[in-house]
Amino acid sequence: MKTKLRVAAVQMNSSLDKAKNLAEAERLIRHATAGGAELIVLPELFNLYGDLRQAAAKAEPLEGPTAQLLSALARELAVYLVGGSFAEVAAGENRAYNTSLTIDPSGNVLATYRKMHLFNVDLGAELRVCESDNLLPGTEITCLETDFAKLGISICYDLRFPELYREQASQGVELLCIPAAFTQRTGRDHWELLVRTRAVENQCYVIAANQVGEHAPGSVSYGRSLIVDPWGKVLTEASGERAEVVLADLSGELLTDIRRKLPALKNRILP
Ligand SMILES: O=C([O-])CC(=O)C(=O)O
Repeated sequence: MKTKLRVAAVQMNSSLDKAKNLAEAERLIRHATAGGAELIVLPELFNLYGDLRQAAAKAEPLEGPTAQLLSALARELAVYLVGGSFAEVAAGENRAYNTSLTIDPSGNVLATYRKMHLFNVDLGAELRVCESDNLLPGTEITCLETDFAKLGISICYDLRFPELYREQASQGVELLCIPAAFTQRTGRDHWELLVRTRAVENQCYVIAANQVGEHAPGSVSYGRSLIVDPWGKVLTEASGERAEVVLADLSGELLTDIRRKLPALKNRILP
C-alpha cells in the first residue's frame, strides 16, 4: 500500500429524484476533491433511493447516464471513484442488480461488483424489507489492484457476512470500500460494530459510505459514515443528520506495521 493516501466517504440523503441525486453526488465529489481526496466512495443506490421498486423500474445499463457521469467526473478531477451503487438492468428480468463501479482517474471502469447478499428481513412493523422482490444477487467477489492499494468492494448488508471479507483479505486486500444504505433501525446497534470488526479481523482500512436520513416515508438511513484504520480506530465519522463528506489520511506504513507486529492473518489455522 502507498505510504500516504487521502480518501473520502460521501454521505448522501438520496431521494426518488434521480436528476437531483446525480447533481448532489457531483457537488459532493467536487467538494471531496477540493479537500484533497484521491479516492472517493459514494453510498449505495446513490442515484435513486427510498423505494426499490422504483429503483428497479429505472435501472440503467452498465454504460448508462449514471456510469457516464461518474466516469466523466473521475477523468476531469483525476480521482479514483468507488461509485456507490445503482440499479443495473439485468437482461430478460424485471429485477435489477445492485451494482458498484470502480473507476480510475482516466475514467476507465476497473471493476464491477454486484451486491451478493440481499437484505430480506422482517423486524415487525418497524422494518420489513425484501430486496429479493426487486433485486437479483451477484455471484462474484470483487478485488482489484490500483497504484496505491489492493481494494475489496462490497455493499451494505454484505457487512454481516465475514467470510466474504476473509476471502478478500486472503486475496491480499488492504482497503475495504463499502457503499451502504444501512437502516436507522439496525444501524444504531450494528453499524459501527460491524465496520470496525471487519477492519480489525482483516487488518484492513475500511471506508464505509452510508446514506442518511429519510428518503421516502418509512425509509430512513443511519448515516455516520466511517473511515476506520486496520487497528479498528475510527479516523473520522459523519453525522447522523445530513449529507456531507468526511476525509481521512491512510498510511501504508501503519498497515504494514500492524500486520507485522500482530500477524493474525498469518496465524490462521482453520481454512
Ligand atoms: O440495508 C441493508 O442492505 C443492510 C442493513 O441495513 C442491515 O444489514 O442492517
